[in-house]
Amino acid sequence: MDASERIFKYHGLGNDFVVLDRRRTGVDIDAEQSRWLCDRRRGIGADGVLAILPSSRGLARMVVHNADGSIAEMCGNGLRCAVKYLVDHSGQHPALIDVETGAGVLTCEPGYGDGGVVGVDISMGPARLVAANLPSGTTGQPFVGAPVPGHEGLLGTAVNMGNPHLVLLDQPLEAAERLGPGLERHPAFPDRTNVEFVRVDEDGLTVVVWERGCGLTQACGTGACASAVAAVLAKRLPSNAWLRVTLPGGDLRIRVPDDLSDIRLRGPVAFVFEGVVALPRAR
Ligand SMILES: N[C@@H](CCC[C@H](N)C(=O)O)C(=O)O
Repeated sequence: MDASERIFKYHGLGNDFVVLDRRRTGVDIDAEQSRWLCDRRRGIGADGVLAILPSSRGLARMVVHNADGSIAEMCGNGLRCAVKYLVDHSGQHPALIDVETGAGVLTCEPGYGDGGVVGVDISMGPARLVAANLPSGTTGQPFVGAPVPGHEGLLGTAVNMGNPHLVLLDQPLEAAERLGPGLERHPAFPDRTNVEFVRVDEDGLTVVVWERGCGLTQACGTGACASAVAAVLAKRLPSNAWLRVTLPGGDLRIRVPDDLSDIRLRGPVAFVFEGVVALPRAR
């Protein structure tokens, strides 16, 4: 028999998530439950599920489940949604809160308005150019502005924001749907990858993201950070400045320090609804 469970739906610029608060039991969901919750016809519908679990290192631990049932190390828009959930259900208005993620404990600064938390500014931690989930995991060399094997004329930059990204500067944004699925599974990325198609504008970036485990999304926080890092490394945009990154769902602001030690992400967040669902039992 299915078990009833309270769920909360949030989005950050149209990148939408089901939030499940599992702090009492500490039990995460499985891949089948994640696929069902994200299914837009047979379930609730979302790009991902955020399981909120107990943590000894922060207010909570966030586990990100993609729509295909895989688990992601980190999610920038998801973390803003998790922070709004945590703050709006705490009865307090903290200036800062720490959340444990697969990319470490990240400090988040909620911005308050009439609807409780309306935006969140996150210290995303370092952008890494050498990491096990990037091509550099085997070569030891950063993959920056490098030819993408098997794709003639395509240059990419691989960035780890906890999760893996392949950033393609100066690519037609319409190419995302055609090239995204193949590049997501490029053999140089051992755990698959998110893929960013980026137009560099005079005052910022316009980006479409093919996300690992869910396809085209309205916005991707880690993808916006990785794109800004690639543009700064290519000296196309300045470091240490708040950069505009426009995604199909709206604008994020990203700040990249020279040493890539702590990328900052700022953006809005919204509550959609809450309800009770008959969640299929874990297998
Ligand atoms: N939309 C997210 C990223 C979610 C995880 C991603 N699909 C992955 O598998 O790495 C964001 O806002 O960062």
